[in-house]
Amino acid sequence: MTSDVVLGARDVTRRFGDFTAVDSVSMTVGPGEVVGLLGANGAGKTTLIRMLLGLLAATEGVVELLGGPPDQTRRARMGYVPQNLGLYRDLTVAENLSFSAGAYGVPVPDIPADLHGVRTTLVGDLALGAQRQVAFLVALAHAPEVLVLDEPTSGVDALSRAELWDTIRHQADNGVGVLVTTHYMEEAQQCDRLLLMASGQLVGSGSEDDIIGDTRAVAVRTSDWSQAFAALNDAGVPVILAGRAIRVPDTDPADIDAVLGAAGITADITPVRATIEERMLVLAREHAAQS
Ligand SMILES: Nc1ncnc2c1ncn2[C@@H]1O[C@H](COP(=O)(O)OP(=O)(O)OP(=O)(O)O)[C@@H](O)[C@H]1O
Repeated sequence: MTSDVVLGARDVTRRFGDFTAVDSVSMTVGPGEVVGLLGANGAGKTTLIRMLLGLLAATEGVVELLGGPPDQTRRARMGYVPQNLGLYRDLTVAENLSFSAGAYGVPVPDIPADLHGVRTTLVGDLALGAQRQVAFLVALAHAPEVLVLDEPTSGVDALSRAELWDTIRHQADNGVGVLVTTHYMEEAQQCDRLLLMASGQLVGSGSEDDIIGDTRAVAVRTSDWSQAFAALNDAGVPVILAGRAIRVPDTDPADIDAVLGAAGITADITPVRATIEERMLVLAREHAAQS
């Protein structure tokens, strides 16, 4: 891997017994780049991240952090916000910050104005959004060159999410390479590049358009939306209800027309481009059919 890579995997596999959680994945993150790692629950994202950070050994393949194996010295140059945040819940906000700064031998970061009021509150007593803010402060205190964020905004309100994304973008603008997993598709759109995992494999990469490829969906518009949903569901069609909008990924519009016609439902049936979520559903379905 070249010096343009701050984080990378080459043909990396991880097995747990007979189960392959990550299957021959190759990927890179460059300096100043925000790479989004997407995939359904259990796709292998966290397992890949743990190998990239040297927290879990790869069964096969090579991982590289900042130009070499992810040893302790290199790990000290990166920031990591794990899914469970990795904070000491029985220490206060101020204690968490000074403990972590002490461990890295850097000055304790300033507490932002909106956290001042809780600086002596135990982290375990904070709202999740504030806990995530503290986890970001801890991860950034030693000016890391690589930032790895595992669902950093999960359970956080829209405003706090936007603020955390401001922080991510600011870091990337300063040359930090960022790998971020997310379940929010509007966040995926803020990444410079996306990687899509399904069943341990890397099944797509590039822009949102590259990921979706030529996957299509059918949009169904009808005033009888609840009956239409029930009829399609009863017919075993993998239908999605988003608000009152009905969509069916990767299907033949004629089949939908036939099901709704037989149920006596009048509907406007339009072929449309699939979304990333729909592409992920299609992949999950294909995998379930294979196994
Ligand atoms: N230590 C382990 N022992 C056995 N199986 C494991 C272990 N860690 C992970 N797995 C399995 O590997 C698969 C991938 O898990 P992983 O946590 O990497 O997925 P993920 O994409 O991060 O999912 P999520 O979005 O839910 O966090 C899952 O089926 C999980 O049960």
